[in-house]
Amino acid sequence: MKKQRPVNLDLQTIRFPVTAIASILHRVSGVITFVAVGILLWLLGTSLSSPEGFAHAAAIMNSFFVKFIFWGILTALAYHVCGGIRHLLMDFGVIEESLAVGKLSAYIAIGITVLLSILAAVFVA
Ligand code: HEM
Repeated sequence: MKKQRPVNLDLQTIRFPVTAIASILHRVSGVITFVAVGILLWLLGTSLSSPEGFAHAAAIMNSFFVKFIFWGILTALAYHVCGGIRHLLMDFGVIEESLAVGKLSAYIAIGITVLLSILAAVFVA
């Protein structure tokens, strides 16, 4: 093996292909969704505990900051489901596991997520 192989650790010049971005986003959105489940279950529990609990949960949801977090959670979930369906379609052999189809399906998953994210913003506002 060559001892002096070219190494590029300058993150500003590294360009990720869309498939790499789709993969990283899928992991990040999975972790965000995992953390979100705890927050959302707590909010659901509070809202169902009593009429005062419901009013408290509704008051929490009124803040712009919380709405923004909620929009982020919905966007992460949307991407995770789109990316997940893309993975499952490839795993079950419905779509081809080639570079061209991988790139196209990554663009489609990201594109659908952008649309769902806009819908989520309208829903949350
Ligand atoms: C509460 C809901 C969910 C949580 C917390 C969650 C979380 C995660 C996490 C943390 C990973 C690992 C990502 C990685 O290490 O790269 C993962 C992978 C995966 N998730 Fe989810 N997920 C959820 C719902 C879903 C749904 C609804 C789908 C179906 C569309 C889905 C499809 C997948 C698939 C196919 C993988 C494997 C991807 C691979 O092979 O790299 N997930 N999920």
